Order: sequence, then C-alpha cells, then structure tokens
Amino acid sequence: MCFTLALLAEHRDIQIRVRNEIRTALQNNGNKFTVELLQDLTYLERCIKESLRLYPTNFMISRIIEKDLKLNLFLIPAGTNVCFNIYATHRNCYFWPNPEVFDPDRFLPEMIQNRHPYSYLPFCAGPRNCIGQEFAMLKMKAIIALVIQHFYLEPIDYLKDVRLNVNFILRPSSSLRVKFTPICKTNASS
Ligand code: HEM
Repeated sequence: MCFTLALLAEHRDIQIRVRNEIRTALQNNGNKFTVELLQDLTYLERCIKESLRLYPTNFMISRIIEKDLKLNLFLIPAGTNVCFNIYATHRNCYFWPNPEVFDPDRFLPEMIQNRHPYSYLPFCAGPRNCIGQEFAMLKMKAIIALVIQHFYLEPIDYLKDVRLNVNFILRPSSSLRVKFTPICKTNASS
C-alpha cells in the first residue's frame, strides 16, 4: 500500500483521476462508502494492480517439483526446489512494454485479454495461490480511497532513489515519505 501511495504522489495526473473517480462514485451513492462502491472503483483497482506489478510484496516464491519436469531442453528432476522470480517477470519487457513505467491502463480488460496468464503473479497462481486476495484488494481500496478523498499527496522521497529490501517480502529499505495535505472544501478543485 505504501508503494501505491508513493506512486500516486509521484503521478499527480493519475492521483487526480483516482480522486475524481471516488468523488463521482460517492455522489452516485449518497456519499456512503459501501462495499459495492469500492468494487466500482475500477481505476483505483488498476492503480493498485499496477503498483503490485512494479512492487510485488512476494517478489519470489518457490515450489518443490513433484514429478520430473521437462522444460524446453532442460529436465528438472522431482524433488528440486524451484524459485520463481516474480519481480523479474513483472518487469520483463517481453510481457510488459516499457516495464518501468507506471501505467494503470495495462490492466484494462482489453489489455489483459492476450497477456500470458502467468506474466502477472502478485498473489501467485494455481491451487496454492493467495486465498486472501479479494479481501486484500478491498482493504487496500478502502484505505487508499479514504486517503485520496481527504488528502493531496506529494512525494518527499522518490521511488527511483529508494533501495528495496528483499528480505522475505519486498519493502523499502530507506524512508519513502509522502506529504499529506488535507483537502479543505474551499480548495477541493482537483
Ligand atoms: C497485498 C496483499 C497480499 C499479497 C501480495 C499476498 C500474496 C500471497 C502470495 C504470493 C501467496 C503464495 C505464497 C506461496 O505460494 O509461496 C499467498 C498465500 C496466502 N495468502 Fe496472501 N497475500 C496478500 C494478502 C493476504 C490476506 C489479506 C490474507 C488473509 C486474509 C492472505 C492469506 C493467504 C494464505 C492463507 C495463503 C496460503 C494459501 C495456501 O498455501 O494455500 N493473504 N499470498
């Protein structure tokens, strides 16, 4: 979530679009924050997905191969512990053109359609994938929507300068500060 907030702080145009989406959804919903309203925040959802592409919390996973597996020219024997680099896959330009660019529209339905099903794995895949992913997405949307509704975000530290700590989960190893300015009704134009 801290990466999403930092990315929105750095991309003011995208932050404004998220805020507009929240305002419109609230207006259409009698100013009530409901689960249905959160589910309708599709642009915010794309921002969170794109943030998890660039900064996948679980940047690497492993699986023990049960049966001998033939992969192109290689034979991986049963019992091998195979590590899968999710971070590198998410930044592979074969799947993601201009992979370093934060572009939530990569997750528009028409963009997802022809993408390799295993090119995006923030919650892993297969029978042991994350059982909390829907809940996690809803929780992140609820918190970020409230923050964006009430505060303008500006970067203090920039992601390009932040070193990543890859100890079990991916997180910033130095400070990643974002300035929160409360939105007063009088200056709530963008
Ligand atoms: C952004 C938030 C989250 C991310 C990125 C995430 C990611 C993942 C990943 C990648 C795995 C697979 C790990 C592996 O196979 O080695 C996993 C498994 C799991 N996650 Fe999450 N998760 C998140 C939030 C949650 C939440 C909120 C819950 C519970 C409410 C949850 C419950 C679980 C459980 C129980 C498993 C193990 C599933 C199994 O082994 O069958 N996760 N998660």
